[in-house]
Amino acid sequence: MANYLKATSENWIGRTSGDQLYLHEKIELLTPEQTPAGRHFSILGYACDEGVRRNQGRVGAANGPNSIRKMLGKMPNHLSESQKVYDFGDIQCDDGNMEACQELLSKTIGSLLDKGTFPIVLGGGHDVAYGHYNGIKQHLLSSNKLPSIGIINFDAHFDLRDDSFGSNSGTPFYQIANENEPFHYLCLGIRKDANDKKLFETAASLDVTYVMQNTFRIEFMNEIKTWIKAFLKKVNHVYVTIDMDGFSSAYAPGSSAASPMGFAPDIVLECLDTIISSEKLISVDIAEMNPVYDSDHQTAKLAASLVHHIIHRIMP
Ligand SMILES: N=CN[C@@H](CCC(=O)O)C(=O)O
Ligand SMILES: [Mn+2]
Ligand SMILES: [Mn+2]
Repeated sequence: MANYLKATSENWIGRTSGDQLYLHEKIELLTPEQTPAGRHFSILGYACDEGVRRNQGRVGAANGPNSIRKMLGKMPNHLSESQKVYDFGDIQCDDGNMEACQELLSKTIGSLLDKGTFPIVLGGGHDVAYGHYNGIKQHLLSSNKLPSIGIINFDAHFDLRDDSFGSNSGTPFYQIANENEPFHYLCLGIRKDANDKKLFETAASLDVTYVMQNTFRIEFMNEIKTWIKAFLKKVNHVYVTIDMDGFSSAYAPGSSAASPMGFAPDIVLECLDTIISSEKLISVDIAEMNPVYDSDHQTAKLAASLVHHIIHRIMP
């Protein structure tokens, strides 16, 4: 069974200004039942690394959400008083039942979106994507909106592994592709040395668009923006998922799979700005944040900076 853990103020500490100069002073802790209607930011943790364990990876990402919260809270707040940010606590997997955790995530995301809020999910293994996508889909179906959802994944990996023998952190997009037609999937930062031939064949058969890591660089920004804009045109809504192992280990050592040849943060920020400008972005998550391998909180700070960037871009 998946557990729900309430948000706690222990994760939100830092300098005190008394004037909401810092995000820990801005954040309000709520349970999903208390979600107020409106375009607020909803932080929700997916404290699960069962998918990573099943995928023979390095466990530890279950503590990813709290490590990001702790760095985010110390960052400055530039939002106005009426722009709210809530922490809705964690969905936790403590008995190996990852599927129950994904199901509860879907349900919670569906209800956060029904209220009009903008979810920011902190993971957790990349199996977060299956639950997250289904929550977005549930919301769009229940509000009779056309569920044409594009997925943009910043990642070294396709995560298109066949789930015939069970699901894990490497199977979420294969599962989504099997259940959704058409399947719109754009991967940014794919590494040839981290995806086998079968994964490239699966990507080709599913008509996946991807940019390889060696070209996912700031010097090719114009071309990359063209690809992103073409992808955005095909869909009504976009779900963005950022796998911390897509970044080079030089920037993000604290992930479930080390990635020395990964991409740099500057290109990701540029892409996020292009996506946000389209006004199609519906929800975001950060996956594979693993504090066990972090150094001086670099990865948690990078993840927190991404969240900081997103919230201040959406509501400048
Ligand atoms: N979510 C991660 N999935 C990767 C893990 C790679 C690794 O463990 O090295 C994958 O299955 O390809
Ligand atoms: Mn991934
Ligand atoms: Mn990855």
